[in-house]
Amino acid sequence: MTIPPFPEDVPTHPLLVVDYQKILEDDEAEIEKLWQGATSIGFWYLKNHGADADVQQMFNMGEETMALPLSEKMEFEQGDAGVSFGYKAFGANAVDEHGTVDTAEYINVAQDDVFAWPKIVHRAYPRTVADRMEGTILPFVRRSREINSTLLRILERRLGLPEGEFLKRHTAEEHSGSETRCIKSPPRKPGAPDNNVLAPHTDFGSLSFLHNRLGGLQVMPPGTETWQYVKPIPGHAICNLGDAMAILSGGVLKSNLHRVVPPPREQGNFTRWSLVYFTRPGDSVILEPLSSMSEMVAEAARKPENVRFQTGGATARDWFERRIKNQRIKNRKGPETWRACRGTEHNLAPTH
Ligand SMILES: O=C(O)CCC(=O)C(=O)O
Ligand SMILES: [Fe+2]
Repeated sequence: MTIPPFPEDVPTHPLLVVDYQKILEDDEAEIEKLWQGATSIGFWYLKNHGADADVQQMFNMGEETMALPLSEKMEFEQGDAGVSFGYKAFGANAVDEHGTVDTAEYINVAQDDVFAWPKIVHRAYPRTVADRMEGTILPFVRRSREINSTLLRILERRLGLPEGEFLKRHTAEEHSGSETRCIKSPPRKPGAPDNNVLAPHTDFGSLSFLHNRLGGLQVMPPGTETWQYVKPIPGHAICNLGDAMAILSGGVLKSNLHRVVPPPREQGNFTRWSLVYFTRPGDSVILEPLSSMSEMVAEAARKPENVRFQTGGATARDWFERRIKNQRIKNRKGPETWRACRGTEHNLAPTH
């Protein structure tokens, strides 16, 4: 199937391209580019990451899973109690304070379950996931985790933090919200409203490694109120930082607002697939600026615009559960439920 090219005439936000092989070689210019991307918008492209074959296998897993009968997928439903792992049906989450619903379905598989397989840590999964746990999901999660850890180590160093402070907050031994997600959204329906596919949000955790083919992802660049597309480029993953990194760094690292809308123009006639691996902190990690460990973090955290990174000592687990639970449409009581699912989004008054 050939998909139409991403259109040239829609507002698009360019991102820096970071070459992962050069990062591995400790190339100073490349590290500087990563730092620029991480501290300007918190999004960058990553090329030469070596994950494309694993990514294709993961998309196959996603297709097999979404093709299961809805009743079977619903046996593995996630969300209402604030646990992310499992299946999310179309329309299960709010995308705004009015209670408009999302138009994507996805499957989330916990890293803890992948690493412990066949032992269950959090929950069981549909047979299409179980069948590919060792051959497909484990290699993808291992590789993605390795890439994200490498990038986080570099950011830690540039922040002036003691070596290992980020990695000890993301060990494989402690249970965490780290997971992989495969997302499907259907072609645009003629006459149907162009609702958001996924709500405007900042990512909940530390670093996301994203793969998509069709457009639809949009960012609201810092200091603006306008949405711009991020153009998918073949062979280029999209990396973005989440709330935990913005908080721990006192706002030096950016967790930028983004959303998914139906793909632009003719691309909207096709089913959209995307795949993410999310690195998230261990459950017990306290989300507060690491001011006592880095002068750069301390200085940033003192700035008035960075007060939203003071959480009052929330753990990663609290933060994550609160955001998952309050985006569920079944848990909605009113606009306050929407506000309660928010993170560090720049266009919000703080809610905590
Ligand atoms: O599908 C995409 O391109 C982005 C997905 C995303 O932002 C998410 O799952 O957090
Ligand atoms: Fe996201």
